[in-house]
Amino acid sequence: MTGHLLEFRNVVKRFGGVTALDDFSMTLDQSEILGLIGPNGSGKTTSFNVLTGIYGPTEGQVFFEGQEITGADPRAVYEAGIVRTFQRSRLCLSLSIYDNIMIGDTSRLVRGLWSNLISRRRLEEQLDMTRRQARDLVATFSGHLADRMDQPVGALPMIERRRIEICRALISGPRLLLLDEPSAGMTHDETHQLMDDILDVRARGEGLSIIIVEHEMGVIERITDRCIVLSYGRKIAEGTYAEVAADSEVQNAYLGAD
Ligand SMILES: Nc1ncnc2c1ncn2[C@@H]1O[C@H](COP(=O)(O)OP(=O)(O)OP(=O)(O)O)[C@@H](O)[C@H]1O
Repeated sequence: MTGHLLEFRNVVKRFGGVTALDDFSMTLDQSEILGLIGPNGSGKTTSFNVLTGIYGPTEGQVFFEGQEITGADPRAVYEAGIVRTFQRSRLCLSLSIYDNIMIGDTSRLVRGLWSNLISRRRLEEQLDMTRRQARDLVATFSGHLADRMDQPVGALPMIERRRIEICRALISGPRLLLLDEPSAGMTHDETHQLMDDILDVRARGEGLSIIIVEHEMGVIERITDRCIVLSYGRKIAEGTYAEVAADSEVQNAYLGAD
């Protein structure tokens, strides 16, 4: 048993001869924003992939809300309340804002063909409700976007696309949001707006916890409560951003290299 929202216990992940995560242990509590930082190839994305069931760990255990989820498949992890965004945008550019967000809420909508045919009215009611929820969610980020729910996302600037990706992750009402390099490809001003958005998401999220992987240290410094630094799959430091930034091993492995 674990009293934390999330716990990695001695997790190892090997890909052939490469040890991407090396005896990695960490915890996360409700409402925390945790920064996961480290050089390229240090295991940050692998930790997300192990957590979300893309890969089973080679050794070790993962617990979420006191239940062991080691090796659970991605759908079970999503249904447990863990959602993510990706380093590269996974939006369908030709689809509308609304359709892209709906893809994030399949748990309520995907039922059997027969069930949908027989209770068509119920399906339509669910679609209406989800449409309202999607619009309300988008409106909390941008009223202007909420008025364009039927427009394709391909024409939107990067900051708006990132907002839609975050809305797609949030539409299912998760407990834990994993953000993988959300500032990638954005301008300085857009990055600042995004940080405000993420802090707003936590403020509104009724206990929502966030883990953010990010190379932009201004983002990490501003929005995280705590940071973990990885190097070659090993945790080399943990603490507030100020604490880890002052750590000589972190400076040698990562920050000093910039
Ligand atoms: N599917 C895979 N097959 C083989 N090796 C992999 C696989 N996924 C990750 N790795 C290796 O595991 C190590 C950790 O990679 P990972 O992507 O987790 O690092 P990262 O810290 O997220 O890097 P970046 O900051 O560049 O995104 C790297 O050496 C990488 O090449």
